[in-house]
Amino acid sequence: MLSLRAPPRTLSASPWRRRGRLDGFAAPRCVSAAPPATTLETATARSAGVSFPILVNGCTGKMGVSVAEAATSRGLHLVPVSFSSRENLDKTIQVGDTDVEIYGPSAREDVLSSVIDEYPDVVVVDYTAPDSVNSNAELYCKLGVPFVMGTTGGDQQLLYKSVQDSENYALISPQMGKQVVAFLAAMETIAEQFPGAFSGYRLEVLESHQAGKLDTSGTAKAVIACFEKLGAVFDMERMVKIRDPEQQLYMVGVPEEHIEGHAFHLYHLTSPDDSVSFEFQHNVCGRSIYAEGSVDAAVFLYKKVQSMDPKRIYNMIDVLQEGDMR
Ligand SMILES: NC(=O)C1=CN([C@@H]2O[C@H](COP(=O)(O)OP(=O)(O)OC[C@H]3O[C@@H](n4cnc5c(N)ncnc54)[C@H](OP(=O)(O)O)[C@@H]3O)[C@@H](O)[C@H]2O)C=CC1
Ligand SMILES: O=C(O)C1=N[C@H](C(=O)O)C[C@H](O)C1
Repeated sequence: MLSLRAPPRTLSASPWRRRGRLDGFAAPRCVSAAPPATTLETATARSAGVSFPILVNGCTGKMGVSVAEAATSRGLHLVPVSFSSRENLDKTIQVGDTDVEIYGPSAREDVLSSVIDEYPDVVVVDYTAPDSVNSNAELYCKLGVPFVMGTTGGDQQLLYKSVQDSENYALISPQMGKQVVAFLAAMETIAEQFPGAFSGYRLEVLESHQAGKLDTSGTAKAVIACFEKLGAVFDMERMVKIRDPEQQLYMVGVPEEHIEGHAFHLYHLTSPDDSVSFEFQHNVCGRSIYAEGSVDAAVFLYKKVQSMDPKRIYNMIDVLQEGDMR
C-alpha cells in the first residue's frame, strides 16, 4: 500500500522509512568536494576571457566559503569583504590567498559603497540566511549592484518586486546545481504543456538537510508548484522535513560524512484510486555543485550587465538554456 496518510512531519509511514535505506533508495556514493584538477584547469581556461570582481556575502557560512573558493579557483577576483549578522566580529576568513574581512550590519552600506567605488563592475553573490534575503536585496538594489541570490526563503514576492522597481540586475534561484536545475526545467516544461495531467493525485514530499538549515527547501517548493500546476494536491503542512542526524543516517541513508551537508528530496504521487504511483528523487551530498553553479550564475549575470541586456531578472534555467553551466 503506497498511500501515505502520515500526520504532519512524522516519519512513521514515509517511503524512506517503509523501505529502509537499502531497498529502493539509492543514496549517492560519496564524492570528494573538490573537482578533479583537469576539471578545474578546463574551468579556469573557460572563465579566462571573463574576469571580474566578485563579493561573496555570507563567508562565515558554509555556502559562502564554498562559493568564494570556487570563484578564486575559476580565476575571478574575490573582493576581500563579506558581511555578517553579528556586530564587532573582528574576524577574517582566509580563502586561498585572500583574507576576507567580515563586517557587521551597521557597516555594510558604507563598506559596500566603497567596494562599488573601487570595483564598479563587482557582482555580489548572497548566501546568508532566510531572514536577511529581503534587507540584503534592498541594499543591493539601492546601491545598484548586480547580485546572485542563492539564499532561500524570505518574502520571494517582495524580493522580485525590489529588483523590478529598482531596475537592478539579479539572478535568483533556490537551486544552483546543474542537474537539479535541469530537473526543475523539465518539471516546468511538463507543467506548462500538460496542466492538469495529474489531476487529483496526492503528493507527498520529504526533504532532508543538515540540522542547521533554517527553512524548508526552496527547491522542493519550486518543484511542488509544478506538481500543483499539473493538478496534484498538496498540503504544505504535511511536508516532512528531516533535520535529525540519527534519522538521516539510519532511515534516509545519508552517508555519515555528509550529514553536515546534504540535500535529499523525495516526491511521491498517488492516483485518487491508489492504482498508480510515481516517485522522483534528487539527492545531493556536499555543496560543490551549488558552488560551481553559483560561479556560473555570477559569470552569466556579469555578461548580461556588460551587454546591458534588457531582461534584468534571471534564474538558473536561463543560465542552463544559454549553455552557460559547466
Ligand atoms: N541556491 C542554492 O543552490 C543553495 C542555497 N542554499 C541556501 O543558502 C543559504 C545559506 O546556506 P548555508 O551556507 O548552508 O548556511 P550557513 O548557516 O552555513 O551560513 C549562512 C551564513 O549567513 C550569515 N548571515 C546570517 N544573516 C546574515 C546577514 N544578515 N548578513 C550577512 N550574513 C548573514 C551567518 O553568519 P553570521 O552568524 O556571522 O551572521 C551564516 O554564517 C540558505 O538559505 C540555504 O537554503 C544553500 C545551498 C544551495
Ligand atoms: O540549505 C541547503 O543546504 C540547500 N538549500 C537549497 C534549498 O533550500 O532548496 C538548495 C539545496 O536543497 C541545498
